[in-house]
Amino acid sequence: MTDTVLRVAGISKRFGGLQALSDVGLTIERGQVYGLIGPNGAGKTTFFNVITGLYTPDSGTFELAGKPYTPTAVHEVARAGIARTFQNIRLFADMTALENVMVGRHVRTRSGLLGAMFRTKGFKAEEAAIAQRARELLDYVGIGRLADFKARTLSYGDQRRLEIARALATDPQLIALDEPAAGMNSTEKVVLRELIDRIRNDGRTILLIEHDVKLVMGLCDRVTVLDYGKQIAEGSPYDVQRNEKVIEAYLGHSHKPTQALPTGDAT
Ligand SMILES: Nc1ncnc2c1ncn2[C@@H]1O[C@H](COP(=O)(O)OP(=O)(O)OP(=O)(O)O)[C@@H](O)[C@H]1O
Repeated sequence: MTDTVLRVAGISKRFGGLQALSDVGLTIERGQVYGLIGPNGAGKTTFFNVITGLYTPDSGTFELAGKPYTPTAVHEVARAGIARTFQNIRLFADMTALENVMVGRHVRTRSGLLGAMFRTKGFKAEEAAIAQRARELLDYVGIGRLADFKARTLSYGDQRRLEIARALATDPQLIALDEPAAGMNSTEKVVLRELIDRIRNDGRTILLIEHDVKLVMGLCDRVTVLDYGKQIAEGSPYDVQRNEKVIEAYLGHSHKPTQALPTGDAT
């Protein structure tokens, strides 16, 4: 029996005269790493922004873990169970790594504002539990030693891992990673790949936008390819790499399958 985490269908989004997404749909099963690729301007980020409530779609249906959801507000989507990272890292630069992860965890807390203001017993116990969980997550992504450093002082690769820890802190049904390898060197990419693999092996479900096609092909169970807002292919990495439309989209003309797609330098 399959266990579907995300099912979206018929998503369209227009910006003025530009059709950024046309009738896009995909289904992600629990435990999959699902890749979304396509040339620059294909609509990948727009798709992420639509499913996470940053953009209102013109049409589309959305279902998370079998329940319909309406992606109208970012915090509602986070509460429903989708956590994301951003192409341009969005951390609280002057907060510590630990505090950044704790912020993510607050999506799931109960004490609320009054508890925080009056520092009730329940609030203090909850804060201690949140801090403990945040430390575990920092260890999990490999930056536990940096817990008390301000986010702005972390290296680029470590900031990206911190974003992933913060996303995991919300206990998401689906974690959406927007170009996690951007700006990483090849060593950092290897570490990232191991981390994504570990997250999957621990039962999480991941949606990934990534320009490094080699990384995508090595990691993903399924891949969707967008071009000019249209879904031109969906399938296993093996099939997608050999799809004529995909080869056209990337290279502008036919090529041998083995040379089909640009490869990054991840191993
Ligand atoms: N807020 C916006 N207003 C107007 N046009 C937009 C907006 N956001 C995206 N677009 C346009 O929609 C199209 C798809 O952009 P999008 O950023 O989704 O592509 P992408 O596949 O993520 O590209 P890249 O790989 O370069 O990040 C582009 O032509 C872009 O200029």
